[in-house]
Amino acid sequence: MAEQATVKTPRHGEAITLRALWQALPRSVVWATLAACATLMAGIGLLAVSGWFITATAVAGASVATALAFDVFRPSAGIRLLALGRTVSRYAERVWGHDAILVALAAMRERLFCAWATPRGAWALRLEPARMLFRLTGDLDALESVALRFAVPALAAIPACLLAGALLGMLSPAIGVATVVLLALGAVAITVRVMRASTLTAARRASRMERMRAATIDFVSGQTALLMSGRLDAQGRRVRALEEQLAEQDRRLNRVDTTAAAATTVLGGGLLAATVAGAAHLVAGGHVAAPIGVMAILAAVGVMEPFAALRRGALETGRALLGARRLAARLADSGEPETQGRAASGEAARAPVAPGCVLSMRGVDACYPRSRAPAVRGIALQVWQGERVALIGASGSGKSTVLALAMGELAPSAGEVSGCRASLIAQSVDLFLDTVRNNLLLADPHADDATLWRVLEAAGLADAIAATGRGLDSRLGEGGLGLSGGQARRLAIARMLLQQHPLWLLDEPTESLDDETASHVLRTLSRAGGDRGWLMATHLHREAVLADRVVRIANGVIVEEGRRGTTAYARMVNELRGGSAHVPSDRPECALASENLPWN
Ligand SMILES: Nc1ncnc2c1ncn2[C@@H]1O[C@H](COP(=O)(O)OP(=O)(O)OP(=O)(O)O)[C@@H](O)[C@H]1O
Repeated sequence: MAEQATVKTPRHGEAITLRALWQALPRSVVWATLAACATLMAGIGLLAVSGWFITATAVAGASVATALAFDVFRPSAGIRLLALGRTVSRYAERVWGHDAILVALAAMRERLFCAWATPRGAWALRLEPARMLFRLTGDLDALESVALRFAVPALAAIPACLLAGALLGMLSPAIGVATVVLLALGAVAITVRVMRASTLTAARRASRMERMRAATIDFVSGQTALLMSGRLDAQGRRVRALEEQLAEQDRRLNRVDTTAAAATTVLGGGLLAATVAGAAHLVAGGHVAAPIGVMAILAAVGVMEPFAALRRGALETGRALLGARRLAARLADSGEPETQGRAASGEAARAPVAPGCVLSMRGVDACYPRSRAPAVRGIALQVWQGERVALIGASGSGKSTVLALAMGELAPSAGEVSGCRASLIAQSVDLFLDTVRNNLLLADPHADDATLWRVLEAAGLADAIAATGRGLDSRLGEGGLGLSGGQARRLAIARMLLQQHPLWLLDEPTESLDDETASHVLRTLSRAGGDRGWLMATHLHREAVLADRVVRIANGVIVEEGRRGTTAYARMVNELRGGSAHVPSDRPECALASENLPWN
């Protein structure tokens, strides 16, 4: 069975992701939680002590004797201490909290990237890039809310409620117990309600957002085609419709938040009103002193502080749990650290090959995800050190699939692929929004500038890069914008030259290049190729004549092959575009110099 690109979300996936997040959290999360507790308790204490102090000072000021006896210093020092402590603990909570979550998310990101650096992940990304990238970034970032905006405030709210209960218990123990019970029930009810109401809406919002991104990318990148076919307005309307649906989900989330805010206000107001009434009754009856009554009232005001944070956290938790569920499939996929490292570095474990053999495929079948029919069947192919093999065949016959198998981008559904590490020049060159230097360093992070210039020189790009005036610091636009097709191809060759891999996989390396550029690219490849083995998918005569052996593939099956010097070889090469030239029987370097070739 072929690997499937869509990874099933496991049942109770949230638990898998949250466990992974918990394991990745460093110890500083405990300090962050303690600091959050200290902040809330200092806040309640500050209000309560201030209320008590102001009232007690007023009561003491009623007569000279009590005014003189009243100690103003200790309570005011306590107030300053609480105010200062609250600021310090809030700062510490932020620093420890963010440190903990950044460390944990970095570890989760590493695991996830390793899980994506597999053939299955790569195909999923290729099929639905907008959706998958959104998951990779959005879902992971949403986990921050679970830890910082939900778990930490929820844990910190417990001692804060107990403290408020204790302070209100000074009015009467029954009031203290009732406060704690009321707050606990209120907090649980509001949080559960918000989470339940927001999860579905958050899921819909995320799905609309993904669709809108994909539609916007189509709208922007396909403008010319849409304009030519008169579909530009229709696509614009589609994007607008998705935007309206997104706004509708935002409105629903706002309604959930507003309702929860109202419930929190009613809870806080009810608690305050009951405390004021209770305190007034007890003070009037002479059961408690006025300062204690005011202190309890202000403690009731302070205890509502964590509820606002908890409500916002609960609202985001709906989205975060959805993300956690979706990430679980990838986390379950990420396997052991050793395998992860190998997958990420492209070093898939492969069976050893015979000495001198750089690639071996035996009885290989391969299926693309979401496709039932195999793209190639029973492929048996060896490439030896220094041998150049051209793979020819009609469009869709399976050439790129064989290269993807050789590269390890696609896993065989039957048979065995083994061989050395390979460098690939694909049909579309992957360049990044970065400097030329960083684009090159992807291939060898330790290469110095002199080496980079040497490979640029070998690829015939050094003059063009030097002419920019910024040399290796010249910046490329997104996808290599700013370079012509030929220059981009040469930059990809320079990158390949930095890798010392013994196998080159070349997918139509000069397709869509003009003759002069193609001639230069092929010369470069030929000169730098040395004793590397080549496997080159091609439709072009100018490329195939470089090969020592030509292999023809039709409908996913190898149907013919011929070595240089045989009639089969000459016939196959001459069938190709730009063909009917004399095919020299010597090595390709000589072929390149031949006057018969079209670009000379
Ligand atoms: N991502 C994909 N998902 C499903 N099927 C695919 C995918 N890529 C290729 N195929 C199918 O696999 C078969 C072989 O395609 P492949 O790209 O290997 O052909 P090719 O010989 O390289 O074609 P070309 O010369 O046009 O590049 C085709 O039938 C194609 O439709």
